[in-house]
Amino acid sequence: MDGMVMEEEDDCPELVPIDTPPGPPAEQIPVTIITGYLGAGKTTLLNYILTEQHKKRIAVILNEFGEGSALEKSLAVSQAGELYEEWLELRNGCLCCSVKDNGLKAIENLMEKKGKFDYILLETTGLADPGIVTVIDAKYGLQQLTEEKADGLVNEAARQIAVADLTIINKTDLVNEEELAQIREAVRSVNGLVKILESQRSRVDLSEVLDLHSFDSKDGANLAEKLQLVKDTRPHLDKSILTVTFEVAGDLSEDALNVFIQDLLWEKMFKNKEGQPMTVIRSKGIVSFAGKAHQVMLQGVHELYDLNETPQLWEENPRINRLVFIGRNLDKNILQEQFISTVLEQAERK
Ligand SMILES: Nc1nc2c(ncn2[C@@H]2O[C@H](COP(=O)(O)OP(=O)(O)OP(=O)(O)O)[C@@H](O)[C@H]2O)c(=O)[nH]1
Ligand SMILES: [Zn+2]
Repeated sequence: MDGMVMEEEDDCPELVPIDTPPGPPAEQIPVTIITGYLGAGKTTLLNYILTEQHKKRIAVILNEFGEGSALEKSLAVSQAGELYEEWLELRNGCLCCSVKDNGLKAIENLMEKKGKFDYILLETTGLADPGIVTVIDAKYGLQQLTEEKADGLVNEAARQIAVADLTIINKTDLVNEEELAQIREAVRSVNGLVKILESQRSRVDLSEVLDLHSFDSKDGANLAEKLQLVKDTRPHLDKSILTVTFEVAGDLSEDALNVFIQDLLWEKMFKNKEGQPMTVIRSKGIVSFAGKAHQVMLQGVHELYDLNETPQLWEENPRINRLVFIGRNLDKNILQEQFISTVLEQAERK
């Protein structure tokens, strides 16, 4: 990703042009965001990472006001003045700080202060950003997912699962096999693509958490394999969030694809059969552009998206575009028909 934008709930974020500084590109450091409902085990996971020997240099940022309202947050910030508190160096190569509010600013300060890290971990909510881990409470997760929200609002727990690259169902000690199977099924029904781990005290294989590479175009081959396994999901608990996926053979027009994605993500132009606008929370895909030998990867979180060429050469013939959208009011057939009629190169359309 070449830009990050803060976002409040479902408001459309302001898109800000990114000025690229002169000189060689700065080395990119993977950022993993740990999110999840109140008390699910995010801090437990961060503490586990801070104490476990992993031989990686990691910066951890704890957001004290992660779940508060924007108003509460700004009050807290203006009262405290300082953006972040003290830095704590830990023996296993971790550096830890406590953020008052703006996570992105903290990352910038961190880069200036300490230079190079292998990873940055951030506990927060509401950021549109690479590499998202969602911790779910095995005991209360189902209840949180079924909570009815006022008209038009997406259930927060469902939204956190929809955006995740990895979910950790934590506190498995508190449930029996049957309850565990129920929450697993509920998570899968929201997000047909996400990896699901189970844990007690958030103790998971850290290589799974630290090496997500979800927005890394080097990982194109891996995503292409994953996309082939994705299945459509049926709305289950939160009545509207679900995953749709489709495959279309042929080459795409790059311009037409941008128009399609922007109509979908920004203009909310597509409606389902009931006339409700489709809202996409997460998009992923591997697509083929005419004349390009390499696969191109689509990654999107809410209204932000990127199209990046991957090192992966096309081997299939014909080339198969694979797309996955997670969101609400999605109608697979309408999306797929629109895609075929507007994005596929003329010669392919029949
Ligand atoms: N029984 C049980 N309790 C757990 C487990 N993991 C964490 N807890 C407890 O759950 C509580 C909340 O854990 P935290 O790690 O603070 O959760 P959090 O997501 O950071 O919470 P907030 O920051 O308040 O949203 C603590 O009392 C933990 O000790 C687990 O696997 N089993
Ligand atoms: Zn916490």
